[in-house]
Amino acid sequence: MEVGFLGLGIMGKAISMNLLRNGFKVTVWNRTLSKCDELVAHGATVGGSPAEVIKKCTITIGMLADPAAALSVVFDKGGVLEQICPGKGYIDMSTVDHETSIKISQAITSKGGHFLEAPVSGSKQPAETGQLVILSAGEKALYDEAISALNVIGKKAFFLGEVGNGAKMKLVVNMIMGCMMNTFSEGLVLAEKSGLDPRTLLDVLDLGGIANPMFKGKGPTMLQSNYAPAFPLKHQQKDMRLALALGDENAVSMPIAAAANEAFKKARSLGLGDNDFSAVFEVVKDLKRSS
Ligand SMILES: NC(=O)C1=CN([C@@H]2O[C@H](COP(=O)(O)OP(=O)(O)OC[C@H]3O[C@@H](n4cnc5c(N)ncnc54)[C@H](OP(=O)(O)O)[C@@H]3O)[C@@H](O)[C@H]2O)C=CC1
Ligand SMILES: O=CC(=O)O
Repeated sequence: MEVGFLGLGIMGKAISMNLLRNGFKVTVWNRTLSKCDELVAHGATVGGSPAEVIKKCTITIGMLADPAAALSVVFDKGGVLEQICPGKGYIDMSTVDHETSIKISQAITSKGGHFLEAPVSGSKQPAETGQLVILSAGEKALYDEAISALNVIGKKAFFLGEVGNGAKMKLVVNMIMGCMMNTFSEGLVLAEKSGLDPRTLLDVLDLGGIANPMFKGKGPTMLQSNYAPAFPLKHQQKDMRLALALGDENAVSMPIAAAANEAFKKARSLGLGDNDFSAVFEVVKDLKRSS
């Protein structure tokens, strides 16, 4: 199957490489075109614009930074809308809010095209190894048509019904993850300040009922102040902001998420936005230092 791919950031590059490794023909496009070179070296071809990729491929996947980027790639000059038509499908894997997803869906289906939102849970390494959790919603026929690619990209693909449900599910998951990262950071600081070895805390956590891959994977690197980005902090803050907006819309009080969002915003203001989201640890350490 020939698959188009728009957006070769941390996730898009890893997913495209995985598709190539698994025998898919892939045509890629990225705003910064030089990022296509590595994919070309592994057998991909390049489209000069999102529209060119759509024209060439029956199914095209987008993996863009945020709602503004996801909308730009569809609606701007040379965008998806210029070539989408009956028989062609667009799958947006970007993490966006449900309003953005619905807007894209309506534009694409009004031109006879097919749309699936499919944000993913899991980071750089699961993307490289095809172990993502796919939260799709929209046209079931496109989900069925794309299932061989989705099965390579993820370890499980959920189909959640109408467009918007995938976006909402992803935001709920990442709201929880962002809160956990803040609490985890506070725990590491508390352990150290109260005379405990935080490395022993990691061992204790890993053996108990709240053990999880995030604590296990990020804990040791956080203790070394190593924040090489797998999931950029600016994207986690975007997800907190969008989740809080979903809370507003549904009158759900989320004081813990609101506090976590403030910590991520503070981290961004300190220039940590392009670091891994675990760099929020620096903000938590600072707060405890000054209190
Ligand atoms: N990293 C992770 O662990 C995970 C990320 N996600 C989500 O996946 C999406 C991508 O994340 P990730 O790959 O980490 O992000 P990156 O920041 O690494 O990549 C962002 C991509 O979006 C493109 N882009 C940004 N703005 C525009 C624009 N205005 N027009 C066109 N293209 C644009 C970038 O192009 P350029 O190269 O030109 O800047 C790049 O290809 C985000 O929505 C994120 O929340 C979901 C699960 C895990
Ligand atoms: O969106 C980030 C992730 O790890 O999932």
